[in-house]
Amino acid sequence: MRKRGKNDAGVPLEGAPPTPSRGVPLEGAPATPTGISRRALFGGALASAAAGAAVGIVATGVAEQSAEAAEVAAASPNDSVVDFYGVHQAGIQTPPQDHLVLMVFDVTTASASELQVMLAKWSAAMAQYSKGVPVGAVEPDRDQAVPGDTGEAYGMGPNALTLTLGFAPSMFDSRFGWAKYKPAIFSDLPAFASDALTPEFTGGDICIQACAADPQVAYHAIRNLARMARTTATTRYTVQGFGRASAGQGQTTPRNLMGYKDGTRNIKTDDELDQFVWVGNESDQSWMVGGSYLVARKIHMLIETWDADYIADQHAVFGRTKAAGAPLTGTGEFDTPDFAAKGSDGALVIPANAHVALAAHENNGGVKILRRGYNFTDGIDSVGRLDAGLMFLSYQKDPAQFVSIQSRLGASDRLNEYIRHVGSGVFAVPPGLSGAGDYFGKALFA
Ligand SMILES: C=CC1=C(C)c2cc3[nH]c(cc4nc(cc5[nH]c(cc1n2)c(C)c5CCC(=O)O)C(CCC(=O)O)=C4C)c(C)c3C=C
Ligand SMILES: [Fe+2]
Repeated sequence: MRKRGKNDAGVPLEGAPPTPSRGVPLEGAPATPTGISRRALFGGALASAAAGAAVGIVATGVAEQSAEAAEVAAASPNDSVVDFYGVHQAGIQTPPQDHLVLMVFDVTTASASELQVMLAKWSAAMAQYSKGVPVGAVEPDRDQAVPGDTGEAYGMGPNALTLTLGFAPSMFDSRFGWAKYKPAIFSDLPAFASDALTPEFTGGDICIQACAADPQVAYHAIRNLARMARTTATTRYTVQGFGRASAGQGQTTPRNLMGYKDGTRNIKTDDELDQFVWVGNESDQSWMVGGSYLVARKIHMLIETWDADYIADQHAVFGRTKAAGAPLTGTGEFDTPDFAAKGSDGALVIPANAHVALAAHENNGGVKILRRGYNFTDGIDSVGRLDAGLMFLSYQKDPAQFVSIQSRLGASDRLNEYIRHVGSGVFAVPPGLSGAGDYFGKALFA
């Protein structure tokens, strides 16, 4: 993460082709004053050129607003910028920001070229949102013009916004010619014991994880990306998360809604990221090298039941203490748990079915995952119970890492009495983009 210098504000995308357009021609906009007809934009043979042009069009819309953006930058209350371009996508290794908006889309078009243009537009727009720059005019010059940008994050600054995109296994069916690019290790997750999945929060084609220091900045980016795609993709579900329930490098450990420190033994070092998170040359699909796989599980907590449980049992459920977050065999949060230690009664101090005993790499063939979850609440349910839980997100170089841990947890985790997995998705998260002109999925349209 770096602090934005004023020079960064409003900088147009490098390599953007010149165009006489004014503003950003969002889908459904009344006119396309860009010199590119809709037919040309979506014609199969010209799809790559159109995708390239779409990147330029979005970029040009930004270039024309550079003065406005500089003004925005000067007033920015939070200057933190996370670089959008790089070897890996931002929002994975990035120390978790405080807020999440996750949106999962169903692609509605059957046209590969329309999909390609959407991904190109999204990629260019994401780069700009990451810098706190609106895409399209918030207040257009012409009275009859529809604002390109919805405006609710205007002047708020980038707030360390990261936007991370992934493709579900369904994208590799027969629709877009991507079947040959499907990684051998990539398919829908298997059913697990104790699953209570609902179609409402399961599946989908593409996900975008927006994380930021400010919830409105994250929401604005997602809202405008959805708007940009409205003739090509619809929203399947969205989850707003808060109080990051995971810790990254150098961060204090936050608490989940059960009151426990969550993220103490998360992956934190570059070595661990290389070993467990980033896809390497072992992949059968070169387009995934530098990428990762995201597992998203919407997990409801039975909060009223949990809140009625006595503290010794709560400790036994996790295998840790509540206030300090220490393993039951230690006193400090970062003490190494001793899963073999027995008390004077001869029983294991950390029960074998405690959450951490089942999930720990020591008891799980050495497998680790990067957890990046968030607390969420959806208010109350139909019978007046608190509707809240953990939007569990994990990144791993192979979905099998999650599967091996969840197989154990689903079968015998003591925590299962208090939680329900109601949503599920797995997404191939490509590597980061190299710079302006590059876009998500580019290699898959070859
Ligand atoms: C399949 C992976 C996991 C799911 C699903 C999961 C759900 C879940 N976890 C908590 C709370 C805590 N988890 C903790 C540790 C922990 N959890 C997983 C994996 C999943 N959790 C792992 C790999 C670990 C690390 C285990 C270890 O090495 O010791 C902890 C303890 C603190 C910590 O190390 O982070 C808590 C607390 C909830 C509430 C939850 C579902 C709602
Ligand atoms: Fe956990």
